[in-house]
Amino acid sequence: MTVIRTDDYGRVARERLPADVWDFIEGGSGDELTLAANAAAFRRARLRPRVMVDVSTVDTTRTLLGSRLATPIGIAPTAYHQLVHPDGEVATAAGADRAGALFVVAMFASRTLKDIAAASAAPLWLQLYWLRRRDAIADLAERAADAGFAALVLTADAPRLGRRLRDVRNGFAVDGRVRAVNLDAALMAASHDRRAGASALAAHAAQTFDPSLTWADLAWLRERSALPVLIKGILTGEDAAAAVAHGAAGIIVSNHGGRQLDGAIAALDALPEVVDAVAGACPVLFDGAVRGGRDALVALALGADAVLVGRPPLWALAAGGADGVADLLTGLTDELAHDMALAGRPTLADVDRRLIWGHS
Ligand SMILES: Cc1cc2nc3c(=O)[nH]c(=O)nc-3n(C[C@H](O)[C@H](O)[C@H](O)COP(=O)(O)O)c2cc1C
Ligand SMILES: CCCCC(=O)C(=O)O
Repeated sequence: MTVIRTDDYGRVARERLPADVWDFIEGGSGDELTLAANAAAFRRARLRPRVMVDVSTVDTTRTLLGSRLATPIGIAPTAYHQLVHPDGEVATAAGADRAGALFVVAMFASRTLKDIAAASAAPLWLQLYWLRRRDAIADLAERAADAGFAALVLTADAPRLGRRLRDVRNGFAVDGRVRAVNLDAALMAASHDRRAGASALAAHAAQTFDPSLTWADLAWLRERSALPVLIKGILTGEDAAAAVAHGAAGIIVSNHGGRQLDGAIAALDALPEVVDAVAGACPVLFDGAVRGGRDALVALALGADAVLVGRPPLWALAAGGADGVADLLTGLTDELAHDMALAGRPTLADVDRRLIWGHS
């Protein structure tokens, strides 16, 4: 198949991956209402292009928390990249590096932070779940700083794992050869424990995630790490304001790709109220169903400083390793630049709400 757009990587990946791994990646929770809503929200958006604007050069560069990026499109944290490619996150990092893109590495990465960092000169951030084992969080935050990671991302929408029925039906467990190598094996054992009619990941999360996480705990993390801490999984203006009040360095508007609370609003529908509540106090990033340059343009116009893609890099990694990831990100960035030109917005500073019909 000729790969000319993001979805093509998905078709190739689906052919290559075991069915239960594909379902783990693609699936949402419950009836997958939120998963569908994320995509539907982008299909509804309509643009107000301007004409007679000099678009002979289009600039997609973006500075985020002091790091200069070639593109405002980065990689969202997703666990266990070795499930789809033997080089795992090292290949993902090499691909992001070639595209000059941000890569948010998951706490449950299957390659060491050091090896990942060695593969990329582009900014890397580390995502954290709030574990009952606080020592493991603090230790990981320290190793991230030592490895040159530029920020931490605390995922706030997972006091327990969403009920992902595909994983339950498949009795999904992480292949024992693929390990979350940045955490001790004992802490991760349940993720590999395959049982019919149950998700090993849900069982693992029930054991190890600390559901008592509140804003007071953000102070604990901030005291232990000099790295800026962003909060991922915010969908309301109230929580965005609280995040700013508690010293978050940034916010990621996200419903976890429809994998946590099913029935939660589409991430795109939450974006304007979060942007209004933050009022420029910190960067606002966005993820959920960005599949093309037009989607990125819409989220940027509604106030996101950058967008992240979750499933597409896994597809691209499965389809083509580091080259696949690099091609995906440069392809998305080319599409964004193309649409910026046709919309009469040659720089990201020109991309604002007036671009979106009904929001101007
Ligand atoms: C297979 C998979 C694994 C994920 N693992 C994590 C994770 O470990 N930590 C996290 O914060 N989010 C995780 N997410 C959520 C993503 O960071 C992101 O919010 C979501 O995938 C964005 O939506 P998209 O896939 O539609 O682009 C995961 C998503 C998928 C699909
Ligand atoms: C135990 C969580 C694994 C990552 C994942 O699937 C997600 O966050 O969506």
